[in-house]
Amino acid sequence: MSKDGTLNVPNDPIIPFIEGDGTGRDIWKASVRVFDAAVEKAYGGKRKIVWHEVYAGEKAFTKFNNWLPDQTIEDFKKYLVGIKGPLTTPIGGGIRSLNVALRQLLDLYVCLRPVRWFEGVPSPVKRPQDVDMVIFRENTEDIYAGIEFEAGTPENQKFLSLLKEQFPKAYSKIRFPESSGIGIKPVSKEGTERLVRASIKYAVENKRKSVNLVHKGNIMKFTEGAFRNWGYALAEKEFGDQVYTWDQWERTKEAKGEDAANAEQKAAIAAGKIVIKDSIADITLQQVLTRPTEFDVIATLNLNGDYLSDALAAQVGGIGIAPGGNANYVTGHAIFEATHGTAPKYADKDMVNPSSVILSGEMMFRHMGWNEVSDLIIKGVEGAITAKTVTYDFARLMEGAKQIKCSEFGDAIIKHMG
Ligand SMILES: NC(=O)C1=CN([C@@H]2O[C@H](COP(=O)(O)OP(=O)(O)OC[C@H]3O[C@@H](n4cnc5c(N)ncnc54)[C@H](OP(=O)(O)O)[C@@H]3O)[C@@H](O)[C@H]2O)C=CC1
Ligand SMILES: O=C(O)CCC(=O)C(=O)O
Ligand SMILES: [Mg+2]
Repeated sequence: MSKDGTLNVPNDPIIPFIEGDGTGRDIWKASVRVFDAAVEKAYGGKRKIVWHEVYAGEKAFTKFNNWLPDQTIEDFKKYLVGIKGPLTTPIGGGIRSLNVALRQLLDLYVCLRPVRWFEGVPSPVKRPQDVDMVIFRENTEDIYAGIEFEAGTPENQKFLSLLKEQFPKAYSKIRFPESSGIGIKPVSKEGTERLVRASIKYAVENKRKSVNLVHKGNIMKFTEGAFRNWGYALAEKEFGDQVYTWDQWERTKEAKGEDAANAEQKAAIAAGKIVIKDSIADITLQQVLTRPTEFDVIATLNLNGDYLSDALAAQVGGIGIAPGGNANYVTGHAIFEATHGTAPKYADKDMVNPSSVILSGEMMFRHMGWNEVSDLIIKGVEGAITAKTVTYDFARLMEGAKQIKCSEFGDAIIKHMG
């Protein structure tokens, strides 16, 4: 990466990829053909991706008896930018999420999930075109840090004894201490600041209207509430002349009354400033549905972001068309991946929608500065949807659509690149 934060990309970059478990196998086959076709069409052979398979999940376990070989991490570190399919996480016991492990090992602190509607995609809401949000989900902290003590284990008992001795008041709040599993939720100032900084920078660069800090700070005051407070403070400290915060509005209201605060905000918006606001997570889940135009960029903690990204995807056609990327904006490391999981019931049926991985690839090419490739991918996806040749998830909700296979949807995208 160069000093100004842009990537130096050769004409034949090596890109590590993980095919993924379950439906990942079918999806990857369709996706890689779309990527190669778009690169060929954009650059006529002058540029080419050298795909380099790295292993994680079931394939890695079968091959190397190791769910996440060190070599995989080394290769993602070495080649900087990669892409992956979904990986299975057994619920309870066994291995903790490989997806989360990859993000933490590479310190990919932003999980970026844009949510936009493509013309013609079936949606359960009346105006899916109003949904144009970009989620910045903190990716390394919160309960995903994985500090948990299983009920009944010696570790759990040791932890509870410590709590009982050192923090008796806190301990007394645990309703059934003898049988409680315990989880710890770390949220730091640094972790919050780097995430919020990335979200505001994105909003400034892409001329967005607002950044909404979504939290549950009314209940979790020193984690989610602190996220809100640190977020506002960072916005004012580092982006003072480019933003107007609801914290500022509150201060003006206190000092000069509500009309003055409203006038100040109106003037700031008219001057092109980005409004930094906040909302509590539960009502946010209702309002993204009922008032989508009021939401633009969203910066939130790990678990809220996980819930929000699947919920929001539903409004624009579902999890089959929900891309994402995990990135560290300082080191330049990034791994792009779909929002969905391995959908095991559809594995190896050549049936599911490959759009989430394909659009994650679209984000990857843009991250690399290969915008011509990204534009062709978007054109192809739009064309395939407009022609109503779609996979089962869209076909079951679209009138007059022809249901095609996962691989055939890849072909349709390539055909519609023109
Ligand atoms: N980043 C990652 O790798 C992630 C991994 N996971 C893991 O995946 C596994 C399965 O998780 P699960 O909770 O079932 O969630 P999934 O996202 O795998 O699947 C849930 C449902 O979403 C729909 N869906 C998923 N992918 C597609 C697609 N490509 N095209 C169309 N529809 C799709 C299907 O709906 P329908 O039945 O209506 O057709 C499916 O039954 C778990 O082990 C989980 O931990 C989960 C999320 C992310
Ligand atoms: O790792 C997993 O199994 C789940 C991850 C997930 O749901 C997500 O990142 O959205
Ligand atoms: Mg999720």
